[in-house]
Amino acid sequence: MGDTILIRNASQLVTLKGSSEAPLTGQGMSNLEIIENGTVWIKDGVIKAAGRDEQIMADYEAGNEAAEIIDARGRLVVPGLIDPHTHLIHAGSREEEFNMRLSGATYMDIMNAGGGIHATASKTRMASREELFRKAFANLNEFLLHGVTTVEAKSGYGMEWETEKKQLLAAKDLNEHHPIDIISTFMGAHAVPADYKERPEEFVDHIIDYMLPKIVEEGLAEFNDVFCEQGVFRPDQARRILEAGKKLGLKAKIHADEIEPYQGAELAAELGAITADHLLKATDAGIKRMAEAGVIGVLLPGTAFFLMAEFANGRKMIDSGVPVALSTDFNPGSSPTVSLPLIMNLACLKMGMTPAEVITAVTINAAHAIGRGKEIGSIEIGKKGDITIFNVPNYMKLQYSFGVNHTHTVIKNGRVVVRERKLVF
Ligand SMILES: O=C(O)CC1=NCN=C1
Ligand SMILES: [Zn+2]
Repeated sequence: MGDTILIRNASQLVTLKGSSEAPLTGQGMSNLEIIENGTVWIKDGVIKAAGRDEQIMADYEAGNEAAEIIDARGRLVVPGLIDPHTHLIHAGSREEEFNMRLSGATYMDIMNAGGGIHATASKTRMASREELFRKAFANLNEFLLHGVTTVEAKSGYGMEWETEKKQLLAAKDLNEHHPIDIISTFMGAHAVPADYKERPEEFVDHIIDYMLPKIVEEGLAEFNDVFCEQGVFRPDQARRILEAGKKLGLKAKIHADEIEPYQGAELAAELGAITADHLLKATDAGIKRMAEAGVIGVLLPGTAFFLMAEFANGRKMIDSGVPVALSTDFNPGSSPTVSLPLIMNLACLKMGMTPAEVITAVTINAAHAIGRGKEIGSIEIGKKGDITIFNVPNYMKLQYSFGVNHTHTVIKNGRVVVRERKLVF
């Protein structure tokens, strides 16, 4: 087909118009700017117009360009979904640890015994760049089939330079060869590797003095992330690493208050991090500080579900003025799922979010969480032609009818990449 697509007569066309400057907060997270019987006109990969069908078609028919027409009658049309927090690039899997946790072992018990992140790291160190690429490519196909058109991908399964670099190069390769856009984050501070176990401060220094400058020199990542957690990196160590990254131009992200309350939210606010992620154990003071500093809270209910832990209080965060985004946290240890639609349902049932807020959290707020609020995350003139069509008539049914993948058709950069639930790229 040519370079013009018309997606016509959507029962609900969710545009989120007017949200490109800053993430939506509070009541704003419910303003989806829906057009009933809406039509989107995409030309050369970019959104040219969006509005009521008769209005768009009058303009379109005044010209004489051929177009592929996609009939969206009875279907929901939203901006392509965005997953702002994944550990996509990794080798192996950890189902045996799942069994251990079902028998009572905790995530940290397993990690402290040399499993967990360390288990994945040893497999990732042995895997080639091509093997990492192939495994992640297959998982990106599944993300696409679930309506996701952009993902963030972290390193962090090396905790030594060669493997950290190898993961980020694999992410670059995927960005070039898969339709999904990949946004890269360096996470050398995912855990303290065994050979630095007795001298963790030296590992922190190694990240700051050696790895971070090379990340920037070689253009391997836009963000710098730290697992700030009891038994992993203390807040003072996380501060050193994130401040060093900021000095080099890397925006800060932080795995905060995931397992124990550890002042991660407060640190994110202090540093002006773009996001604080997890927040299952964030304090009221930390949430308040995040709202004041405009830090986006990226919530990962799949991890709480899989770790059999309490869920982050999304309701309180939204009511406190924190902009909230959602993510799968796709990784082999604490959230081995690519189903962002399941995350959306959990956000309603377990974190007190409304179906409307959830749509905002997986589109424009997720876009802002990876610094792409002006390019993606809403259906507005000039933005990328990234669109997901769901086989439900309205956005509420998407979260209501759970455990089913309702994705029907996906368009990435103005090209159909999933047609009636099948990959077509
Ligand atoms: O366990 C993993 O592989 C990923 C993870 N990092 C911090 N929490 C979970
Ligand atoms: Zn994570």
